[in-house]
Amino acid sequence: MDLNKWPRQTDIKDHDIFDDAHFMSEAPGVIYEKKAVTDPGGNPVQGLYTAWITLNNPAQYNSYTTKMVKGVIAGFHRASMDRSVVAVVFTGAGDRAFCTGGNTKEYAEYYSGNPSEYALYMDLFNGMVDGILMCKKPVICRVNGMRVAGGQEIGMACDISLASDLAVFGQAGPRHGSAPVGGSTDFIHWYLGMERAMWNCISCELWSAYKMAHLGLISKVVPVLKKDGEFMRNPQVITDQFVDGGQIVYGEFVQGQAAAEARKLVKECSVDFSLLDAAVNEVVWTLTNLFPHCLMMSVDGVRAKKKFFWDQSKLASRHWLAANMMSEAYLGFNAFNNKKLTGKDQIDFIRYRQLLSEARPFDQELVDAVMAPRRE
Ligand SMILES: CC(C)(COP(=O)(O)OP(=O)(O)OC[C@H]1O[C@@H](n2cnc3c(N)ncnc32)[C@H](O)[C@@H]1OP(=O)(O)O)[C@@H](O)C(=O)NCCC(=O)NCCSC(=O)C1=CCCCC1=O
Repeated sequence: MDLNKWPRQTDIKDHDIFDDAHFMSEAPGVIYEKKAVTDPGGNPVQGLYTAWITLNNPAQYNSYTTKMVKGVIAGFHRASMDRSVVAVVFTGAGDRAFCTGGNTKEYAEYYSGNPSEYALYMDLFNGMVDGILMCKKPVICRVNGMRVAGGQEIGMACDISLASDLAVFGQAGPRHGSAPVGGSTDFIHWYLGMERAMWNCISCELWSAYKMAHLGLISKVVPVLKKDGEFMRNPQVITDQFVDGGQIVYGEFVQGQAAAEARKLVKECSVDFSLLDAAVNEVVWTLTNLFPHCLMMSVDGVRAKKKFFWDQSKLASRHWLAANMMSEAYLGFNAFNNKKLTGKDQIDFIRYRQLLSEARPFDQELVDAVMAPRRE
């Protein structure tokens, strides 16, 4: 094929839409960085990169503010359009959390009681999940800690997850006034099967990284705690036994006195993510040594199953979530956000159900009856 037979433009076009305004090093914000792909010997490969998109809001467990959602959209678009990027690494700052979802302070203080504004926010949120699912590079979720609520949703939108063994996974919405319909209810059954998906979504239990690796939610879990210079598996989780009394105990949390001792031990350790980063590099190196277009066709073929349900439900969910800001989200997020003022981070669920069973309308009297009062 002689491409020079007819006139051709020779400039290289830039397909990125967003400028750097959406990225920043100050928290809360999103950091976008390119890091050289390295071979197994640790040598940088010239001209090939991973794009690191980091949720940087560690004081609030890397919950995403509205501004940060825009940063994630911009980051995934930039990485998608950058020819030199092999894969995206999506992670959080610090060692506590990958992300615990939407920023509950914004939810309580701005969006609750304002459904029209939350509808606009949800358009951005949906754009963030679409941005991950549409990214034309494989997306690795580097789970550096808790992946909870909306954090679990954007994490499951990723293609491969590799986790620190301090990470826990689960939902928070039904406890704090929302429903995990920002992706979780569309994705999670593919990973866990319907029965476990249901319980994980509704119970708000947080499950360990070892349990989730065993159940198939994530590809790999690595130790990050170091004591006296040696890596040690998270002592808060059972990893040295599979069955006890006929029950699978691998990946469950240790209980009672053992849990207290484990917590004490963790405090004596330092955290070192070098094994997690090595695991990320190993996946990136495998991806680098594949045909890029055949790779992306394969990725999109698998993603299509997640997208199928997400695309069916995302618009209806946007409308429901907006309306919900007038009722249960108002209660739940204000309860969580004002926990230091009231001493309680949840509403009185029993009283709320009792009032609903009496067909009481959602008015100030009901709100005051179920929310803990301000402490003197
Ligand atoms: C279970 C928790 C994630 C962790 O609990 P714990 O380990 O006890 O830590 P905390 O003391 O609660 O948290 C430490 C500090 O971080 C702040 N924090 C944590 N999460 C958030 C958040 N999401 N937004 C803002 N700030 C957060 C917390 O207030 C503490 O601050 P402090 O000043 O007191 O030190 C627990 O933290 C928890 O349940 N968090 C809330 C999770 C949540 O409800 N997320 C939002 C869910 S809804 C959502 O994400 C949605 C996404 C799109 C679709 C619709 C939707 O609802």
